[in-house]
This record gives sequence, C-alpha cells and structure tokens, in this order.
Amino acid sequence: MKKHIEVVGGIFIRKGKVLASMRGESKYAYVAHKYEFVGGKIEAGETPEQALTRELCEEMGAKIEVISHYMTVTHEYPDFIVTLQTYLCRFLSDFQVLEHERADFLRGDELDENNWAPADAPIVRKLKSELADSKDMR
Ligand SMILES: Nc1nc2c([nH]c(=O)n2[C@H]2C[C@H](O)[C@@H](COP(=O)(O)OP(=O)(O)OP(=O)(O)O)O2)c(=O)[nH]1
Repeated sequence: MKKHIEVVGGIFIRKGKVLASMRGESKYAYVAHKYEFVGGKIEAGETPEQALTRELCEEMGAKIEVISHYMTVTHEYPDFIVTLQTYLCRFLSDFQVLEHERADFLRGDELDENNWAPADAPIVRKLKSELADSKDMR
C-alpha cells in the first residue's frame, strides 16, 4: 500500500500576487523544480497551523499569521498519496528563501498549473479564477 502523507501549505498573497516557491532537486521527478506552497509534512501531535508556523520559520526564517483554511486536496502520486491542506497566511516579519530554489510572487495570469506540483493544480486553478474575479483576494 502507498504511504499517505499529510502536508500543509501556506498561501501568501501580496498586492494580488501569490507566493510560489520552487522545490529544488527531489528523488521524485514529478515534484522536482516545480512550484509549491511553502510548508511541509505535519508532524505527530501538531495542528496544521502549528506545522505551518514551524515550517515557515525553518524554510523562510519568517513569523507568520495563519488566517483561514483555503482548500484541501488529496492526490495520488506514483510513489505516495498526499493530502495537502492549504491556509491563507500573512507574514509578520521579513522572509528569506532558505530551502527553495527560488520564490516568486506571481500574478493570477502568471499562474500555470503545469509549473506546480501536480497535487496543487486544483488549488492553483481556484486561486487563478478568484484573483481574476475578486478584489477581495488583493
Ligand atoms: N510543501 C509542499 N509540499 C508539497 C506541495 N504539493 C505537493 O505535492 N507536495 C509534496 C512534495 C513533498 O513530497 C511533500 C512534502 O514533503 P516535504 O519534504 O516538503 O516535507 P518536510 O518539509 O516535512 O520535509 P522532510 O522533513 O521530509 O525532509 O508533499 C506543496 O504545495 N507544498
């Protein structure tokens, strides 16, 4: 049976642009050099919010506020199954790109699900349509 992992990702929107962090090399080719939401695996005993706060400190040296749940998807990869919970967040401090290959703030019209980890595609599509439609997301 495939391993099922629980992952949390933070969605940071600034001036209508979404933070997209690019993973570097990976033993799984389908996520290598793809954009993802900054975050990682939820450890035993952690809430998703606690995991996000810990991961943002580790990966970006940042303090954050978790605002609200955005969307959860479950996706089956060739080697494992991931349930990815995403939350809208905001930075309470500066941040640095410590563990990713790069990080970019992308406009809605620059969000292309093909550049993202495959599990993220439905979330990227929702963000793209909401950024196009609504001023609330800005
Ligand atoms: N962080 C993150 N991971 C994602 C996303 N989409 C997606 O498929 N994943 C996958 C890639 C990884 O295989 C897995 C997350 O594991 P990870 O390696 O980042 O977790 P971690 O930071 O706890 O790392 P580690 O302790 O295992 O080294 O989930 C996403 O948007 N954000």
